[in-house]
Amino acid sequence: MVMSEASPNYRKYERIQHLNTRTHIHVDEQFGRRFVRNLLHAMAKQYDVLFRLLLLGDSGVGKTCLLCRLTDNEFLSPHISTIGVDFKMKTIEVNGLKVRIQIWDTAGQERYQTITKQYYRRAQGIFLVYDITSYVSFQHIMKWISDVDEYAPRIVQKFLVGNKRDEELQRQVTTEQGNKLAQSYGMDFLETSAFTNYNISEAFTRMTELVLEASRKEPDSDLPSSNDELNDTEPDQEQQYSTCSC
Ligand SMILES: Nc1nc2c(ncn2[C@@H]2O[C@H](COP(=O)(O)OP(=O)(O)OP(=O)(O)O)[C@@H](O)[C@H]2O)c(=O)[nH]1
Repeated sequence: MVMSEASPNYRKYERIQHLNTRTHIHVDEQFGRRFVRNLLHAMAKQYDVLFRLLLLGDSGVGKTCLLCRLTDNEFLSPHISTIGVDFKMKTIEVNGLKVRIQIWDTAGQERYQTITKQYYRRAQGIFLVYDITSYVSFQHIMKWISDVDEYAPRIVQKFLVGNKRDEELQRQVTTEQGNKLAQSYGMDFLETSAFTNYNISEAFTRMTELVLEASRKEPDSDLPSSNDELNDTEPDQEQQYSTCSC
């Protein structure tokens, strides 16, 4: 059909075309937004459960290196002290469940302890790390445990880690001593090496199993669920520093 540009029908046709185009854009935008939202949701839901774990222990025992070995399979030699707290994420599969863990690396230095203690209360599992070449760091584990008992939730899972197992010649703490201390507090225990990647994934997997077991035993406790959203900046954005040296 040929239409004159002057005819009222032509103007109507033009208007319909215009509306159609706008409607398409509108529908496409809506579809796009819904698509992106669904995609993000699906991506966000690539796990069944979320956990928060914490690494505690004296400065220099290797907490940051343990974390970097787990998440990035990296080892960095110079000791760059963590300032305040830092965290990394990792998804692991345990007993057929995809578990997303947020792991907080805390500064071992005394001066940051007011900040780091604020992070204890939201943890489901806490690693107490000492250095097998430093008897002092092992003795300090008792002090770290009493802090955990004071500030962390009752149900928190504790796990003792003796790091730097590769430094056998410098060893000051025997495996037996580590085992005994762990037993006396009812904790699991592993010696690790961030340097040689020894027992790292084993420690995190075992800790995840312990948290899962605890959540099954006490389903009403303040343990994570798949609906629990992790806030990357908690507990207070202003008090968080990024320090991971790896
Ligand atoms: N030989 C050996 N050295 C390690 C190992 N893990 C860490 N180190 C070294 O120990 C030093 C301290 O490591 P970090 O991971 O920074 O220690 P940290 O506990 O995070 O220290 P703060 O952040 O000060 O609390 C670094 O020089 C590391 O290279 C290990 O398994 N074996």
